Order: sequence, then structure tokens, then C-alpha cells
Amino acid sequence: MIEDREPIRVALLGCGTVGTEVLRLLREYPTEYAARTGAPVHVTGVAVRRPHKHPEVPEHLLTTDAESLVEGNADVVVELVGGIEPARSLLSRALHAGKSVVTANKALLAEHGSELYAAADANGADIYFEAAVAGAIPLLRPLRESLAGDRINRVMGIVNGTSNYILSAMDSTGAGYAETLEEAGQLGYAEADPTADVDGFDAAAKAAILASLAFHTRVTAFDVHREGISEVGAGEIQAARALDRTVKLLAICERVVDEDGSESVSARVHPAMIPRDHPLAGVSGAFNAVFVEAESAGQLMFYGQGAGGAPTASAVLGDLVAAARNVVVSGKGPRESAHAQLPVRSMDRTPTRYHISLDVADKPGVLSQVASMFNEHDVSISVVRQQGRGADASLVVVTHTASDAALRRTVDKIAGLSAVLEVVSVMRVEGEPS
Ligand SMILES: NC(=O)c1ccc[n+]([C@@H]2O[C@H](COP(=O)([O-])OP(=O)(O)OC[C@H]3O[C@@H](n4cnc5c(N)ncnc54)[C@H](O)[C@@H]3O)[C@@H](O)[C@H]2O)c1
Ligand SMILES: N[C@@H](CCO)C(=O)O
Ligand code: NA
Repeated sequence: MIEDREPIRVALLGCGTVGTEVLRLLREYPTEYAARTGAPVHVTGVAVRRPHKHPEVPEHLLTTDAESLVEGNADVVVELVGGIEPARSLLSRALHAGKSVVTANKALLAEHGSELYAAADANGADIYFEAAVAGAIPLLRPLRESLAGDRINRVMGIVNGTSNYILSAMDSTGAGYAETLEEAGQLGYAEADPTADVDGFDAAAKAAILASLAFHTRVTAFDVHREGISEVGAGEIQAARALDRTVKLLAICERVVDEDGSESVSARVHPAMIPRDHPLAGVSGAFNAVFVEAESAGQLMFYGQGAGGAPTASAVLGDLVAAARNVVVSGKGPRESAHAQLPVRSMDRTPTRYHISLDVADKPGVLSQVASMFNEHDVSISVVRQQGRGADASLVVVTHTASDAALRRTVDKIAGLSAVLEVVSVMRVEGEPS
């Protein structure tokens, strides 16, 4: 009988939005977790900061001493505290003691992932982190395991629910930034410090994890070019709408191949205009979606709830079952795969496309002045649209692909032209043939 087997002991660190749901589900379906694991799964303690705030947790499980809980008899440590410290020290301690770890902490993995992998490897423990990227969506396991026999060329997607929730609302109802951010917080999507969401830090950490797994290369959060959504205003949303596009905060990880065949990895997070008929355009609210392009598999799309207590708990519990099962059968999960060690390309040298919207003086020759700036910087133009007369004259340009640095230099030069009254919006364009 499975119930009679030696239980797998689980220490839970943190009992906030996600931790509460993990604990609720473990207590609601013990027979199913036991059957899937091969042994009963017992929570031996829950580390929190303020015990009186957790009436839902049996009192005998609560502790404020996370260190002692980790050092105790747990087989698996589930970390749902977030942030770098004390999570880093606690997980390092657990791994060095040979205990497997399940975490949803993208910030920690994106900065210190290699150190944790090494500790896991050296001590025969596992580290699982499906919840760290795109919440409930099974994405990291497919990258780490199912696609291990393929060659991935691109991973592009919406990986931050909070900023997507805000951009979706701005686009569909014209809602304001602050009120929507507050709603996202109340719904449990936003990080404890929501600047991590709106300034792109959360998505950049996820991009680092995705790029590392996709390209078998160590990519950290510091390698990821990052721009958030704070500069996206009604002007940008309208400019996109006028061209049948919408604005999304995208994480883009690519293998870039130069003419001489040398390869590098580019990882970036920034707002971008995508066509309204692109599958990512229809991803709204806290939903996430990620495209993966692999040499043999072709295009794959992963879609689902990227944030929220229960969806994230689903991913954590899937990992917990895997880690616990490995303890039962003395098996091992996947290790770090960083054999390719491709260089990380700077944003300046990354090929991108720009959409530029300008208010211009209604005078002959404006178009040719602007066009000559593009020529000078070797940037070719894909679309030009000149609209209005007099004070309302405007010019919209969409470029072909060029290096990001050349595009930025061109915009700076154009802004300095006397005929250009205002640069209304500048945004990168993704999701359409270049
Ligand atoms: N909320 C989501 O939608 C979501 C989705 C995916 C991943 N995550 C990740 O999951 C983790 C947890 O997120 P959350 O939304 O549940 O956060 P949360 O802020 O709701 O919960 C964290 C809890 O940890 C507690 N805590 C802080 N320091 C502690 C310590 N030293 N010892 C014990 N407890 C401590 C806090 O009091 C809080 O209750 C984070 O890494 C986050 O990035 C969250
Ligand atoms: N704050 C994150 C949680 C999921 O990682 C988001 O909004 O997507
Ligand atoms: Na996931």
C-alpha cells in the first residue's frame, strides 16, 4: 500500500499568493499526490514571516525559522518566498544537504542559476522551476526535455501577466495605467514590488531562463536588454491601431547567425508593435503565450495562465511530484545544459525593425529630408505614410531590418531635423516578414 510507504517530507518556504494554493491543494488531494509520487507527500513545516496572518495553516506547521526548517528532515524544499536573499542561502543550504528544490523564483534563477545547478549536481539533488516562467504553462520542461533532441532558433512571447493586463486594458478600453496596475496587484499577478513587472525586470529574468534552456548557454538577467512599458502611452497605442497593430511587451530570445556562420544569442525585452492578426495580439489579461521555433519541430505555441495563485501552484505541484518521485525511485531530474556557450550579442548589434511616427512641418521636401537620413545610415524603408496638412501633418515610417544601433542613430538624427516638429512614437516592430 502506498499509504504505508515512507512519506516524502516537504518543507514549504513562503505562504503568500502561490504558497497558500500549493498548501491548499496538497491538503485537498493527498491520495492523488501519493499515487502519482509513489509515497505519501507530507508537509513538515511552513516558514512564514508573520504566523498570525496564516489562520489557514495548521499551527503546528508554522515557523518563522526557515533555516531550521531547511536543515530539518525534509526531502524536498519548496521555495515560494521570492527575491534573492534569503532565498539564495536557503536553497543553497538545502541543495548542499542533498535535498531537492522546487522554486518559482525567476529573479534568483536568472542571477544565480548556475550556482544552484552546480550545488544540485554535486549533491545528487534536483532543481525544478517550471513556475518561474509563464506560470501554469508547461514550457520549461518541454525546453529542457521534450525539445532536447532539436535545435531551437527562436523563443518569443508574452511572459509578464501584469504588464500584459495593463497594455490589454489600455488598448481595449483606454483605461489608465495606475488603476489597471492596482487591479493586477489585487488579482495576485503583480510582484511584491510591481516595478519588476512594469519595468521589464520580471520578463528579463524569464528571458534569461528561456535563452539559457533554448540555446544551452548561460544567459543571466544582466545579459538581457530590458525596456518596460512605462514609456507606452495613449500615443503609441493609437499609432499602432492606425497601422492595424497592437503593442505588447515581448521577450525575444534568438540565435543570430552572421554571414561567416558564427552564432550568438540575443535576449531582449521591450514593447513592440505586432500585427492585430498575429496570434500574440489576441493574448489578453494575465495570459501568457510563447512561440518556439525549432529546426525540426517547426513552430510551437504555448498558451495559458502565466500568473495567479492556483495556476502557478499547478506548475509548482507538477515539479513537486517529479522531485518527490525521483526521491522514491532514486532517480534524477535533468541537469544544467550549457555546453554550447554561445556569446551573448549586444542589443546594438541585434537586428530589429522600427516604427517611427513624426509630426512634421507641411513643407515640400520634408519626406526627402527624412528619407535621406535613413539612406545615410543604411536603413531601408518598408512603409511610408504621409497624412494631413498644415499643423496636423504627420509622417509614419516602418523600416526593414537593420542593427538596433543604426536605427537608434537614425531616429536621433531625424529628431534634429528642423522640419520635424515632434517624434510622436518610436517602437520596434515584430511578428511580420521583414
Ligand atoms: N503570484 C504569481 O502569479 C506568481 C507566478 C509565478 C511565479 N511567482 C513567483 O512565486 C514566488 C512567490 O510569489 P507570490 O506571488 O506568492 O509572493 P507573495 O509576496 O504573495 O508571497 C511571498 C511570501 O513569502 C513571505 N516571506 C518573505 N520572506 C520570508 C522569509 N524570510 N521566510 C518566510 N516567508 C517569507 C512573505 O511574507 C509572503 O507571504 C516569487 O518568486 C514569484 O516571483 C509568482
Ligand atoms: N508578476 C508576474 C507573475 C508571474 O511570474 C507576472 O505578472 O507575470
Ligand atoms: Na511554466
